[in-house]
Amino acid sequence: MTSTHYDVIVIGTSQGGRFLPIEFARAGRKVALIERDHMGGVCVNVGCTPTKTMVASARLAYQARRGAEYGVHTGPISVDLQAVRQRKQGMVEGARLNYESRLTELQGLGLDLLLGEAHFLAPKTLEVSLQDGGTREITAPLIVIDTGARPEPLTIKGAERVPVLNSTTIIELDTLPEHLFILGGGYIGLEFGQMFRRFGSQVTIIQSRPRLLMNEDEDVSKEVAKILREEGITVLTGAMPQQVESLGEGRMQLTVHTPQGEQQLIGSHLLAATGRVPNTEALTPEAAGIHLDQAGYIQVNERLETNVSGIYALGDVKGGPAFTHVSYDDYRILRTNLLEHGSASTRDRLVPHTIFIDPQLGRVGLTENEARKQGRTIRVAKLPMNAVPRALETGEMRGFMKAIVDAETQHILGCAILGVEGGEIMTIIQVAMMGNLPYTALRDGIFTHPTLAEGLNSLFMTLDS
Ligand SMILES: Cc1cc2nc3c(=O)[nH]c(=O)nc-3n(C[C@H](O)[C@H](O)[C@H](O)COP(=O)(O)OP(=O)(O)OC[C@H]3O[C@@H](n4cnc5c(N)ncnc54)[C@H](O)[C@@H]3O)c2cc1C
Ligand SMILES: NC(=O)c1ccc[n+]([C@@H]2O[C@H](COP(=O)([O-])OP(=O)(O)OC[C@H]3O[C@@H](n4cnc5c(N)ncnc54)[C@H](O)[C@@H]3O)[C@@H](O)[C@H]2O)c1
Repeated sequence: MTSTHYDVIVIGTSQGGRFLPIEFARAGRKVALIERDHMGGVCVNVGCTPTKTMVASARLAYQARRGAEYGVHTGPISVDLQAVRQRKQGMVEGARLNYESRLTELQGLGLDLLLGEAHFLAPKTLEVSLQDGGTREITAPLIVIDTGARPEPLTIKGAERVPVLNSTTIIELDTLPEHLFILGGGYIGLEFGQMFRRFGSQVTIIQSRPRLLMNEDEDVSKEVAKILREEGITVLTGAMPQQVESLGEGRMQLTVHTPQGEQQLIGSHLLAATGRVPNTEALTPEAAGIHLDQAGYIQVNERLETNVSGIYALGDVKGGPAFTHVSYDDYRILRTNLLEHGSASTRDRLVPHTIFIDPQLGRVGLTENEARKQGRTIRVAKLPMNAVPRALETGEMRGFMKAIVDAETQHILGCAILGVEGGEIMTIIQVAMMGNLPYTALRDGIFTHPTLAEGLNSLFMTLDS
């Protein structure tokens, strides 16, 4: 087979795959971009965009049910899941089309879009199995891998004999589950758990580890569990699902080992939310001699270089924190180094995250546990949200703000904001951390009354006593 030669090949059309090819093409390079599924990758099609759109519907259902608390009376609240799904689909298609039209403009200007699956044949050679049949062989001295990850398949006994949902398929449901089992108490389990509870399902979250969100501090996990339980979700922790069995007529029985003994639960739907696995099997990186870790993630250094010269990886496929903003920052690093002759790296970057439960959990920097493990001398500021006037006035008092401060330098080391708009408040603290401000700058800053930000005065004033 004859090969077509390019200057650059990018595999996957997510954050890196979305912007890098465009910039290379604009810089006059001949670029091939390969995608085997929907344009835009996970975030736009089956991740952030659809889930946050659906979380908004769920929040509205929750708020509507609380109307009487505010003196506003509505009729009975019901959720039309088909309409929720249509709204979600509109959002996804809008985002996807926007990107596709930008790419179309560049085709013919040095960018070839190949719809199909890429497999390495040799270090600088790929074969693409095209969606409309046939294969193409292509080569380039520079190859960027942005192939992401996918839901980890469920392996418990009986899983192959019942319908198992994952984060991609659950967003296509047209009818509401009567009783949804969720295996996994991480990001996906919690966001979907609260969402479906608010839509009207009975929900049971089964988390194998001793608490939800194991990477967060104990007080944060505990408060999150309390909030979910208040909404009527059953949260089982330290609970290992053993086997699932169909009972017919859309019902299934799940056997779970819990600290209190074995439990048999009856439900209608099962969502596996136990983590994700990298998309490296079909890619056959071993044919290029690219090193993977034991879990199959591509190993890179802080400049996102693999062990094979000229081959880079970014986003989820390289392991580490799996967020869109990380993938986007990876793209910035590659753009700087490959197009602007800079020397950007992942070293010391501050990576925040927000879990879009309600109230949100916004987190950045060190947790209290991490700071203590590092042997730092710290002070911990903590304030319940019901001490923030804005939260009281809007009737959204659940959760707390917590910040970890270096006792010697007064610099903020990290924070967890579990409260209304927790992601936005966390970002204010993140900016203070980026500017190396001491905590006193937020304690004494003039913030508009009554905003949530004003709560930061009170949060850091707790360190005065
Ligand atoms: C339900 C859900 C909700 C999420 N919510 C958030 C959120 O709120 N905030 C946040 O920051 N992150 C969120 N994430 C995580 C975020 O979506 C990912 O971190 C992000 O999409 C990773 O981007 P990426 O660059 O690794 O590539 P991906 O988005 O994973 O895209 C990889 C692309 O490569 C293609 N591909 C794979 N293999 C091949 C091959 N061999 N040949 C050709 N093409 C290939 C795939 O089809 C895919 O389009 C969420 C994820 C999920 C699942
Ligand atoms: N808001 C966001 O930024 C957001 C939202 C959704 C997903 N994501 C990304 O997607 C990734 C994957 O999310 P996830 O929730 O699938 O993974 P996760 O790693 O966050 O959580 C998985 C959970 O499942 C538990 N678990 C593992 N095996 C189990 C089993 N057999 N039974 C019961 N529990 C089990 C683990 O202890 C863990 O708590 C996240 O790490 C995150 O990076 C981000």
